[in-house]
Amino acid sequence: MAASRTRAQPDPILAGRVAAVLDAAGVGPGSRLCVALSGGVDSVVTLHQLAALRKERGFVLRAAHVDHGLQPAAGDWAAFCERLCAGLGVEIDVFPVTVRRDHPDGLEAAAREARHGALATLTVDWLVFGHHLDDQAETVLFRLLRGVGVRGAGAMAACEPGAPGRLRPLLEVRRGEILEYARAAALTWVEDHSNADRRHARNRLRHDVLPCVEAAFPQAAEMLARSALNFREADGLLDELAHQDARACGDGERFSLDALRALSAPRLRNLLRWRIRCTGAEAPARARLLEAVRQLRSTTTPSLHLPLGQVACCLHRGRVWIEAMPMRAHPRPVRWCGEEEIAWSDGRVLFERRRGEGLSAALLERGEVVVASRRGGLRMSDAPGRPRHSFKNLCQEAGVPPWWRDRLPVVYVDDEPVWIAGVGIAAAARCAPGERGVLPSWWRPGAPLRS
Ligand SMILES: Nc1ncnc2c1ncn2[C@@H]1O[C@H](COP(=O)(O)OP(=O)(O)OP(=O)(O)O)[C@@H](O)[C@H]1O
Repeated sequence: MAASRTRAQPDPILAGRVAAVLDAAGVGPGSRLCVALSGGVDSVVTLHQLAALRKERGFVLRAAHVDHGLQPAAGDWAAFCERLCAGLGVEIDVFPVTVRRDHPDGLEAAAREARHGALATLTVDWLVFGHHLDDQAETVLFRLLRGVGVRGAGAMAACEPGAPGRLRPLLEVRRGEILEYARAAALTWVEDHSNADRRHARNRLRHDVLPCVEAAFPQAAEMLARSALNFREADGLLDELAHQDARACGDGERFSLDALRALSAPRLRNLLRWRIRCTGAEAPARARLLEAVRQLRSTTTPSLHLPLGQVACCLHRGRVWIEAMPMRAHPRPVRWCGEEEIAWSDGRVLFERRRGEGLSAALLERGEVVVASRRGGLRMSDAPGRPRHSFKNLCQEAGVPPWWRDRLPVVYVDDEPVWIAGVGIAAAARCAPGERGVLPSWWRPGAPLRS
């Protein structure tokens, strides 16, 4: 490894491509950019290019290296990145991470997850990656060979807005061009020898499959990258359609079953996929989604709870929505001592102070207040003069879906139920107009329940 050049030199062709991506992202004075610096040639060239442009454009540039600690040379890479950045006058953060060895998708996926987790903690506007056109072509082919849909085949975007957003300024540049530039500019970088390991399917694709394809189709990489752009465009249109359908079938989050049934099956699947993505969950397996849509279209039962990976598609009384899965089993009872909120299952119970609303604060202050799951034989009267009803009846009346019932938080005062999430407040515990009150509510991902 030779000493790195310390002055960044712009290259007109590369610089033009990088500038186009910065323009598309609206990078200007004061924008905060951080290069995800592995120490490999791609991210080293990315860093050099940006270092050369930062003065003229006025953005703030820094770098971050994630030390996966997986290879004996990992510490050397971090040291190399630190020296490189010092030479360029760029601040760098090095993140040592612990990579899960038991990740279901393998060590590479675990490393990626740990890396992205560490990079996501940076307070910047844009994370900048060194992905190039050959990476894009490989990603498209790799994903198509795994049977992805339009979204997956869209692979990576040069500019992905977000918090932070992601930029890939070299996405239209061939690997060979990057190497050529790096050599001509006498840059130094580290080689990751695991990239040559043919035990990884991705590396076999890179070293064995793509060269054969390119021998027969010389423009294969460019064409695969172009297909990615077409797929991305189609994916954008599918999102627009889902958005329109979401508004036409409900309030954007909860939909009418009848309206959903008027959609074709592929269109309904598109809507559910979009909605699942909005919750931040991963796309479900196709077979599960097909089955969920089949059941939604044909069911005669009032309630359905259809697991779709990290989320479930729920039907209750003609309304359909997506909510987080799995709901954790109910925890042990929790004593309430006036806190504004307490953790409950996979959400929390909030206690808001209100005047003339909610539970009587005086009553709560007099007794022992406990938040617990429903106890056997629970009965409560939710309106003055009404007899006490069983928990099941109260839930049915309030439209609480059956799969929530065992996990609903219930507030007890001296063992008497006074509030059931989603059902309401016991008539005898309600605060009078003008009196100090406490209004509980239960929040869990996708399902806020006020009394
Ligand atoms: N250890 C690291 N620290 C910081 N950035 C890294 C590291 N490894 C990779 N990167 C960034 O990710 C880019 C792509 O790296 P690589 O091709 O090895 O990963 P990938 O797994 O294919 O990509 P991705 O992480 O986006 O799925 C690099 O050019 C670099 O910007």
